[in-house]
Amino acid sequence: MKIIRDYQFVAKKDRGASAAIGNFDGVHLGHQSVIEIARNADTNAPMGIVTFEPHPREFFAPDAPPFRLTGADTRALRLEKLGVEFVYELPFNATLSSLTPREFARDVIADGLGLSHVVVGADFCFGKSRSGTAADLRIFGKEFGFGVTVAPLLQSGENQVSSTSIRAALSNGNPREAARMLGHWHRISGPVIGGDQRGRNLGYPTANMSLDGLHPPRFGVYAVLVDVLEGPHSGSYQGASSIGIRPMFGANKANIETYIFDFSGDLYGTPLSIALVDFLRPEEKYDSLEALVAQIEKDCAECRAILTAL
Ligand SMILES: Cc1cc2nc3c(=O)[nH]c(=O)nc-3n(C[C@H](O)[C@H](O)[C@H](O)COP(=O)(O)O)c2cc1C
Ligand SMILES: Nc1ncnc2c1ncn2[C@@H]1O[C@H](COP(=O)(O)OP(=O)(O)O)[C@@H](O)[C@H]1O
Repeated sequence: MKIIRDYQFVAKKDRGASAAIGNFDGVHLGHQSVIEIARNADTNAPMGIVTFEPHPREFFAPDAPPFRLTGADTRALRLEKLGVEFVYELPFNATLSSLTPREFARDVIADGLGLSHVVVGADFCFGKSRSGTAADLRIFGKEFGFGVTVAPLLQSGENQVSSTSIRAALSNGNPREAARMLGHWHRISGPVIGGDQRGRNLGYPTANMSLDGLHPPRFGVYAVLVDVLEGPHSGSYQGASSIGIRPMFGANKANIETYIFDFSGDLYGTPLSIALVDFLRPEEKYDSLEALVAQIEKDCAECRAILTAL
């Protein structure tokens, strides 16, 4: 898979894809169906996606609370697994955001990327002030010579599959419901960072990771699957994660801390991917460290039972 971060001066061999356009936050089942349609729309063309970085909402409201399900790297990994050949990750900036819908169709889709076909969801809006609709895109496709498919929005039971409903499921401590809409476990990925070096003394060393820029799931303890993505300990493990501010130890910046079962070794700086499977309980402030450790022991037994039953 090739990631291309501009729409100007794109090499001929990297043009001409059949591509789905969108933010693809989470790469959920709706996104996957749109990508599948792009794959089948022009089988002579390589398959691609057009997306934006930062997310347009991050560009317009940089100080709003973080909401993303996936950062750009995790999104790219997911897209690669789906067999996407070209990711056009366009910088979302003042220039791109001020293109009119017609300019976007002409300068980005047709002249810039030379796309043979584009696929968008029925609620797609594009161009300055989100003034272009999927129907407009069809008209521009005829004018500038690219095919357009408008894909219906995928339902999950009563609800439409959307990044918003997945965020709500995670805020409610319901990672299984999120996973049903995602088509995969919700994962938090990133390098292991240093903490207060307290975990090892409690008998439960934890690999700590930042939640910066990401939608925070409900704070509390989760049964998790752990992938160590690089280095001598690469592989898949099970564990228990605590997400939140650690009220036992004062007011801290929220993060995710994971005790990995049947593991010992140095993970500092190593990229991990943590899949949230089940929410066990909220974070608590216990009367003593002994009480916290006793609870962590119970949590781990519960997590092992849940994960063994998967
Ligand atoms: C399974 C599990 C449950 C935890 N539950 C709580 C909790 O209820 N309250 C809390 O303040 N911290 C909780 N923690 C977080 C510990 O406080 C944290 O791992 C410890 O402070 C070590 O921090 P360090 O990695 O910065 O050294 C939990 C950790 C684990 C692994
Ligand atoms: N079973 C384990 N689960 C998680 N981390 C482990 C484990 N065994 C060893 N480690 C290592 O120990 C570190 C965590 O120890 P800890 O005392 O909690 O320090 P910190 O406060 O820096 O997180 C991890 O970052 C990792 O390198």
